Amino acid sequence: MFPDLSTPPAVKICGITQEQQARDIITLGADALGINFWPKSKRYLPVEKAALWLPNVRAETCLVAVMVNPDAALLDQLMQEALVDILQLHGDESPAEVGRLLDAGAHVIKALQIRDRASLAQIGEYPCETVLLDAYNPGLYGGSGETFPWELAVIAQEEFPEKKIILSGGLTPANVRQAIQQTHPAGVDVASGVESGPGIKDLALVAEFIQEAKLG
Ligand SMILES: O=C(O)c1ccccc1NCC(=O)[C@H](O)[C@H](O)COP(=O)(O)O
Repeated sequence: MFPDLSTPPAVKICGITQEQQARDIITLGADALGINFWPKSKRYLPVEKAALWLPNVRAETCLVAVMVNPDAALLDQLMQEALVDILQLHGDESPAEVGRLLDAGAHVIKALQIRDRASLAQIGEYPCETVLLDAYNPGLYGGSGETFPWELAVIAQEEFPEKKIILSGGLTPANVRQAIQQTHPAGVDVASGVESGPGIKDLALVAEFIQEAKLG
């Protein structure tokens, strides 16, 4: 299921590692769930484990594979077994690689770590409709909990009105409503801000995050 990005903001909760938490978070109203297939992430879930339960929840929500420079075997498995709805790429994937995945029929979100205004130019280089703007952290590919400078999201939307922008980076129940009011994104995405431990979501925080986002 692909989230409705025309009635923003869609809410994506990232770094889900357990089927029951996935079910609970769907019930709380999340529009999309992110499963992290990057082995170095503290939210990593091996695809063999995820494949045991993703088909059980896929009809209920939009499932997003979060990856960093994925190899062909992982991409083939995800696409052939139709385990997820969207591929979200956080690594050094080139515009051409993204184009090839689109040509193969995949829905792709390119995640971009935005350092400054000049680095917004990357948005226009990628052929996918949706980009995720994340905090700049050269040591990590995502999930740092560091806040993205919201003013750059506003400029990004002005410069690339044809793109759908998902805002991420350091969002929490306490700041997501203000972030939405300031930036009007198509979606918001959170990992650290609703966690009780690595890969374990605090359902009270998730509920509060979704409620605040929907009020935004
Ligand atoms: O969450 C991770 O550990 C991660 C690692 C490597 C690449 C991407 C990762 N997460 C992707 C996400 O979509 C996060 O939700 C996004 O980066 C925001 O994270 P946070 O600032 O912790 O809310």
